[in-house]
Amino acid sequence: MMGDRRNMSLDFGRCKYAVLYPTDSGDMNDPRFLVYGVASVAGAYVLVKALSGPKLDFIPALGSSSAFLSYREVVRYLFGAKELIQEGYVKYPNTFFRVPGVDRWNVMAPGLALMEEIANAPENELSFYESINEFLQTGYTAGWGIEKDPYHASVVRTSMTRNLGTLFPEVRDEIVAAFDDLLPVQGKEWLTVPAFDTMMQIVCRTSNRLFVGLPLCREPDFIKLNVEYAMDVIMAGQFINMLPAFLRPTFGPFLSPRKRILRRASKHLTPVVAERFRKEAELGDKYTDRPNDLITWLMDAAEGEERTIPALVQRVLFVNFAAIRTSTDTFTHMLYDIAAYPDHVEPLREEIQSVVQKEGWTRASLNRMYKIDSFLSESQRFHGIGTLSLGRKVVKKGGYTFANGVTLPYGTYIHSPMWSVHHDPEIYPDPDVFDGFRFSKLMEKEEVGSAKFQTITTSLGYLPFGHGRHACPGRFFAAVELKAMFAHLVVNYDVKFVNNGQRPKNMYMASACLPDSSAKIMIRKRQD
Ligand code: HEM
Repeated sequence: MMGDRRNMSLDFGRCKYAVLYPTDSGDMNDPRFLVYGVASVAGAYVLVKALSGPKLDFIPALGSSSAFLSYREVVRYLFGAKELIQEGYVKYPNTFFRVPGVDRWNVMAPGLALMEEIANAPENELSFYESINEFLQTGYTAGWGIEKDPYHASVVRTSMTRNLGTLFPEVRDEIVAAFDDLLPVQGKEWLTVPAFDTMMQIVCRTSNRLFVGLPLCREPDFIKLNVEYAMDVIMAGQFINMLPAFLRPTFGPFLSPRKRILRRASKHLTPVVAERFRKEAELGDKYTDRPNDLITWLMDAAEGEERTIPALVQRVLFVNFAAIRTSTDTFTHMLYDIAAYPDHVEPLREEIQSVVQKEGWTRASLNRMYKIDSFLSESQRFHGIGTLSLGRKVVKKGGYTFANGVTLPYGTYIHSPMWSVHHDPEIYPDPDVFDGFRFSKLMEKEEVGSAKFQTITTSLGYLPFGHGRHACPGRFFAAVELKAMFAHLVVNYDVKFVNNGQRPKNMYMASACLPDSSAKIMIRKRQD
């Protein structure tokens, strides 16, 4: 459990990204020492890295353009990226600007034209993989095989998405069972539970029903290790990134949770994968009752060294990582939003009940719950799981020249200011008002159920899943899972904040927007 935020615990073991709140004490435990320490290290880093990084003096900088003097903006970026980037978005609506991260300049590309170019640029010119692999230090945190051959992305895009209709009854079954197990509400009693941790368990179980099936998806240690891995990879990546490149091969493996988690995961997964290889060898084409799950889809697509037991175990872990944290953050935001905006509950219940009465719980019926879809889209628009999207690194030798004539040098990191786009009044009227039915109203205007306004449809104005070449391939599954969970929650439970309080504040940490992971929520069986 994450401690009180005022106690300054960074809780790195569980990587909960606690925020720094100075207290009034004057001793060495005073958190201000840590804040100043972080600021000094950050400043030194910017100085060293910016001097050795690509020359970007021609791009306007927020704050000082001097690497050293920009440390104030580094701290602002670390703890208030949203406001900092919004400043740039207003000042430079259609041209590049840069903000200092801890160890590099990040170039922001606002405006539809620039974002469109980024979303569609070839991988060998503006690289998604180089950007994400450096951020996560994938080689150390998930293995070099994943970095070299990210074939799981096409497995998720194709086999997983194709099977969502067939496997929906299983997903739904797991949702019902997980809610029953983790939220043992009785009669009229309110139950108080830690919101984030509980939702993470439910997401992890539901996702793994599709990934590895029963009984493993309910095995407590398997759930626990996947949750831990999902939390630890990003933090380990950040620590490894702080090391100079020459120290990474020595210290990277120690800082990474990979081997420890892989050992634990192997205990559960190795016998399962080994049995499938055995049957495949024994029965060949007659092995027709292969389980329809992620393990099988990966086995079908993997080649060479990737088609071995340890590599497949690692791959299942990595897909879990990609799925769990993103979906849990999103679902926790939705949970807080429904408690914060209870006027949405009745219209949502009416929609769910009318669809389910006619068609039951199927993927097709879920597709007709437009208000549920809209609520998910609005929650992602309003909060999102980050302030930035479309992260890319310029990998074209000689730099990448945009249609506006600006050439960004090799090695430049680019992003689009997602939060600012999602709160731009030119794109979304009254952007600071949460309207869970914003998107379903647009659908009604155009054509009921219009795909244009559904959560799985990415666009330059709607970026939670990215856009273009690398748009999240897991979004079709994520949307099914999150909508099915949310519909189940709304139709069966009442929720409210403890002491009828306010929505817990989001935590902005560098480019991440995290729902408060320490807050509790009260829940009871729906009372009519
Ligand atoms: C609400 C939940 C999710 C969110 C918000 C999300 C968001 C994203 C984003 C922003 C990207 C990068 C897109 C870009 O830069 O253009 C991405 C990529 C990716 N996501 Fe998701 N994701 C979610 C759920 C999932 C799930 C459930 C899976 C797997 C089952 C998944 C698998 C992936 C993979 C494999 C990539 C890399 C794509 C590639 O290699 O081209 N994601 N996701």
